[in-house]
Amino acid sequence: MAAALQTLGGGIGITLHWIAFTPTIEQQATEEQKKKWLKLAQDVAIVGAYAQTEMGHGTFVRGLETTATYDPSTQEFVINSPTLTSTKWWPGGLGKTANHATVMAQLYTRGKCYGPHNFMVQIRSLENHQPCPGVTLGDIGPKMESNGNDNGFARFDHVRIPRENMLMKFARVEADGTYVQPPSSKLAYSNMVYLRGTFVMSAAQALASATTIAVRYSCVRRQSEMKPGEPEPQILEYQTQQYKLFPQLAAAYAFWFASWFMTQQHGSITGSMEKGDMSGLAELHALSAGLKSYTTAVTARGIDVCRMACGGHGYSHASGLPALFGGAAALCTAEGENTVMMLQTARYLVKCFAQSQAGKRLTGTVAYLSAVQPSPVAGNRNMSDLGTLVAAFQHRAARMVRHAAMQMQGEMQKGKAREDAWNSCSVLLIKAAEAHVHSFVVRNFAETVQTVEVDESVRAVLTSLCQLYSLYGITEHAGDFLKDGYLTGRDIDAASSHLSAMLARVRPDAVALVDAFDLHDKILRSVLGRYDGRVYEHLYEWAKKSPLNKSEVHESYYKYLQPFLKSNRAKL
Ligand SMILES: CCCCCCCCC/C=C/C(=O)SCCNC(=O)CCNC(=O)[C@H](O)C(C)(C)COP(=O)(O)OP(=O)(O)OC[C@H]1O[C@@H](n2cnc3c(N)ncnc32)[C@H](O)[C@@H]1OP(=O)(O)O
Ligand SMILES: Cc1cc2nc3c(=O)[nH]c(=O)nc-3n(C[C@H](O)[C@H](O)[C@H](O)COP(=O)(O)OP(=O)(O)OC[C@H]3O[C@@H](n4cnc5c(N)ncnc54)[C@H](O)[C@@H]3O)c2cc1C
Repeated sequence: MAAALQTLGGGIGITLHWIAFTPTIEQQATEEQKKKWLKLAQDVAIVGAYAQTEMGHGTFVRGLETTATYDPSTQEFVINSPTLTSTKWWPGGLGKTANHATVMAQLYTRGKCYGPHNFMVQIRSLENHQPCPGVTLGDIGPKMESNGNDNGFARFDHVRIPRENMLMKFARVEADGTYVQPPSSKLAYSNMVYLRGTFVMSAAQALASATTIAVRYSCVRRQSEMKPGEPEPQILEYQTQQYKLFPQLAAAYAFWFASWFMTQQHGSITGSMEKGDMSGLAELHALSAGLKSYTTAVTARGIDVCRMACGGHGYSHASGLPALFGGAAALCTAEGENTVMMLQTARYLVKCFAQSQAGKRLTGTVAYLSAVQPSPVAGNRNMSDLGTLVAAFQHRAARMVRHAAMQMQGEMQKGKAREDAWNSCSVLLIKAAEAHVHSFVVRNFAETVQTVEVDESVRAVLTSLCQLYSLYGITEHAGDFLKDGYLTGRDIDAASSHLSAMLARVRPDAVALVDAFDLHDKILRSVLGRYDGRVYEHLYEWAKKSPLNKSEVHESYYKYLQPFLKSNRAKL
């Protein structure tokens, strides 16, 4: 997936075949259907796209307009794009690469709509790759990044597919058109939950790549005078450079560990769901939505901090950082736009808060909501103790969830409908959900560094990194911690001075910490981040390959500059 965040070459891309199309078959097809399509997909004997988003709808899946109408006389579904805005728009590989697609469409049978379901549709001939009859395909045009990948559009003009092409693991339509309900209507969304979970690792890898590039370059680059007359120092010796890069490095580790938890959670909850126990689905959805939203947003911002920390060369494509940023920016929108996803987490938190108010003991990632004391307990805290830091983040999140939920209850008591009260508190709700996810990442980081099986010297370094990540979060969001007096000004000052100490403590291990990501130069694709550190020679070689250097005097001189200069000189 890290490679996917770099631009793919050649105008085709089968990233989505692997991360969306094939998993959809795995998760939504019956055993019978898997026998038909899964091996073909795994062997890339067919290439698929995940065609859900339309020109007019991406977030609101229930608003999708593509229809799949069951015709019992032929036992077929008729797939149709009734409007311009129902055109499938954005799916990776859909325009030029894929010959199959799982198409999310509103299912109609016996005149009734049963909502969005997935259907397998062949879109191109396996002989000559021409679009199938009734299917119109194309690429949606240049994007911010990853223009090597075709993101496409598709329109369906009453395309007929066999009944068996409805992915029927959860819901079914019988030959006579009878609709059989799934255990939960949200199981049709399960592949989105899976994919959001994988985005946490994609974010970790992207931030790991960016910090590898920026830390290594910051050891090669020497600039300015720290002391008059002394040699120019490595820019990583400046505290400001450490303050820019080390919190991003710590976040990369934090997100890497969070993705381990996400993968483990996804496996165990979907395992239970296979046995019919749906109880974990809501928590899995809330966690994957919140973690995806939080980690991709922090990663995109963090990559740009790394880019700026590399000066002009960071802005060059030679650094690899603009491409990484473009890829990470895509993760903030794709697979559920970040705002909408964080609101889904907020919805779950408000529900859990109400349950805890009614006396229910909460478990899982929200257990702290019922355990945390509402009243602040001010006092001299040991701000370098991980337990203290975790408790501070949980207190902050619990307070903000309570505040947002009570605000919403207040609005409803004033007579507002629930939906209006929700909307008028949604900024508070988003901030509370972000605080919740942040507290989960800190707790999980702390638990991982205390339990992971490593040499004690490595544990010491990881512990410093966890302290750095937590102290940075507290100083960056100091107001949230000061608001109810849970932390005092003195605590925040202590956090700041501990943070400075952590920057100095992490410095000697910084290169080892990025080397530990073990990202090959071929994955980094960065002149600045080269393992051998030979930046300047390779920067010059890279520049010489620029297309503009194919000729000494560019053709534009003769076309535009020469006549322009001539006419200006003639006026002198
Ligand atoms: C450079 C390289 C480039 C790198 C690029 C990398 C590749 C990019 C690949 C990208 C692929 C894509 O984008 S594929 C397309 C991705 N699209 C999306 O993700 C669409 C996002 N939208 C949605 O998922 C939905 O519309 C959502 C926002 C959740 C709203 O759904 P609904 O309206 O049906 O549900 P709501 O009314 O909000 O909530 C009703 C209840 O359902 C629950 N619920 C909602 N979704 C649920 C779910 N998935 N699983 C369980 N439960 C769920 C809620 O918690 C509520 O529970 P209660 O509170 O108990 O009632
Ligand atoms: C690189 C890339 C790859 C993609 N690949 C695929 C793919 O393979 N398959 C596929 O099906 N799709 C794909 N998509 C599409 C992607 O899933 C959608 O772009 C995404 O779901 C957002 O939907 P939208 O674009 O319609 O934006 P909208 O949903 O229109 O959102 C626009 C703005 O409105 C806000 N908004 C919307 N609803 C709410 C709400 N309820 N509350 C508050 N604010 C709201 C959003 O926060 C956002 O800021 C891809 C997109 C990108 C960028």
